[in-house]
Amino acid sequence: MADRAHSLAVSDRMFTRHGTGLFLLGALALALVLLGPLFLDRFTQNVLTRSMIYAMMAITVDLLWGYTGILTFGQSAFFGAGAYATALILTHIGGGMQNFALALALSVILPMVLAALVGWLSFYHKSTPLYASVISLVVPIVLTQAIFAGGSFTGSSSGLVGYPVMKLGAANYFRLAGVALILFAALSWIIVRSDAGRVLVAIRDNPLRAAYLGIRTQKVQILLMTVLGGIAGLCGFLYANAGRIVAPEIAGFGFGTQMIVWTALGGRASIFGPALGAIGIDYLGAQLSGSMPYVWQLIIGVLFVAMILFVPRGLVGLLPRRKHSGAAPALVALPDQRQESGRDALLTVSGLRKAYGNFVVLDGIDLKVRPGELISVVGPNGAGKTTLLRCLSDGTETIEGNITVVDKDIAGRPPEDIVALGIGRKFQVASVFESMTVAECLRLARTTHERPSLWHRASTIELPSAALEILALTGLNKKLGEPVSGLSHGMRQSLELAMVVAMQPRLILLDEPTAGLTKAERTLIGEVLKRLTQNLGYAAILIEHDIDFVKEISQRLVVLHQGRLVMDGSVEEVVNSELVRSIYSGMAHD
Ligand SMILES: Nc1ncnc2c1ncn2[C@@H]1O[C@H](COP(=O)(O)OP(=O)(O)OP(=O)(O)O)[C@@H](O)[C@H]1O
Repeated sequence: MADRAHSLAVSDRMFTRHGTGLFLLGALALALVLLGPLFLDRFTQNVLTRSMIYAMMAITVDLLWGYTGILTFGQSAFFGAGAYATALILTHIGGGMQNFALALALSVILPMVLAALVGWLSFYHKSTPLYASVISLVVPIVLTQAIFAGGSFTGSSSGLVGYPVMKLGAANYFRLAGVALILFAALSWIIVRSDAGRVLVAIRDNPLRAAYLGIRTQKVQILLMTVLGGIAGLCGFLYANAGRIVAPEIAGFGFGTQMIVWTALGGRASIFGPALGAIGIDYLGAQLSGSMPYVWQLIIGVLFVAMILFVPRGLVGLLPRRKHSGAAPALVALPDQRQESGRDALLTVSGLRKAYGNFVVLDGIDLKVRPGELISVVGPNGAGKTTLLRCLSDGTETIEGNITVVDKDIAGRPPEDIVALGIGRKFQVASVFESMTVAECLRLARTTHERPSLWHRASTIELPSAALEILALTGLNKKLGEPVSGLSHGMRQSLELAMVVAMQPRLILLDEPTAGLTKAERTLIGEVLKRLTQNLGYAAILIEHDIDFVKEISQRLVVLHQGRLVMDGSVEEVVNSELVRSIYSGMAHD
């Protein structure tokens, strides 16, 4: 309790420090947008109003692409849907408060529904990022064609113009767009720095690891897309009112691509970069495109290529790089919790068969794992060990036979659902989050236990003692604030192991967890695993090639050979078995 109170106090202080900077910046920007109309001519006000609306659109693209890794050309579709919903209502039903309110509501709801649909189509299980990007190209094309086909109803290629709009005047539209931009930028800035913002970056960095931490990546992506679709629609409402004209191009993928260019030039994953990129390019474009329409596009194109080649982080990349900020969070030990024991099997595998085309990798595997057991799977290279772990942790793998976890058939369940059943998996090649610090990775491993805040970053991380021991014995506890990209191979292995243990799964699947560690570190980690299983009732399946290590810590050994489970017995039985000797000596003769 005291720890939590302390953590909130520290976190509040950090939040206040960041908040003060943000507040000052916001106040300055607010003063500029409120006073701007006093010294800007009408043309400049109109252009900057549009630029600031575009800046909000660029931030939506940055949140999707820069932070979450969803390269989308389709934000224009949601913007166009919002703008056209507004223009159609005001053209065909007329102005007045009620109709403005109706237009406002529909300009948000319709794009949100469309975005939810696009998100659902784009992020089904095992869809690729390329597929999502292609969908994002198709949607604006379809929408633009629908507008063209709409005849006088949609204004076809001429668009809609001359409809009644909210009578605010150029100066107040400028102020409204400016205030909306400041609010949206500030909100986005707070969210991307929060723990929830780290979840977005986790999905960008390593969606597979995120899913295997139990994070429902597709749901997060669809939700984000839906919310940002609504915001794009709102921008469309503002645009249709301030500009008094809508044309099919605003819904097209050309405009969607322009937003990508603004974001890349300004600087991905920085919020302010894309906003300034949009304002700068749109404003300069308005000034210059009249006198040199084609050359201007050429300049932007060359600038884009040059930036991608020489300053991939965009304009913000020219600023001095900020070091990973602030004090690393404190680690707090959770009280040891015994997993419920009992005689029933946690995991039951019966008749498992897995084939890739005609190549049978696993055949006729039967296996039971009970609470408190540490089972090691041994066998020559290519015997099917990793494939077995993959089948146990991803129910969408095409297999024959049955796998049940605590009596629940895992067939059809994606990894995040299987995590919820209590299975944690450590991969053969350490799978962590490259752009994050050690502490951030650990925090993400606790996502399913502690809902990440949208507003702040917690200043403590609660971890089970076994995870703390792993961190301490490999020295990772002294590197909490350091980026993962600078860690050695062995350190990454230990970090991933600590992350999996931090999830407190009932059954831990470990694929060569100590590869890259020293003999002494291996022994110590072996002790931790032994304590976890024998004292605390966790179960573990371990793949290891170091037979001495395996002998020390395992209760049972399972031998896989050419996809078949050829032996399942005590360490003594297996190690002294003729069959096992012949398998390994046979391999030696290969
Ligand atoms: N996606 C795939 N498509 C086709 N074949 C595959 C695929 N994944 C694995 N295999 C094959 O299945 C066999 C078993 O692979 P697996 O990685 O499970 O073996 P392993 O026992 O873990 O080996 P190692 O000890 O070298 O890690 C290998 O012959 C491998 O080439």
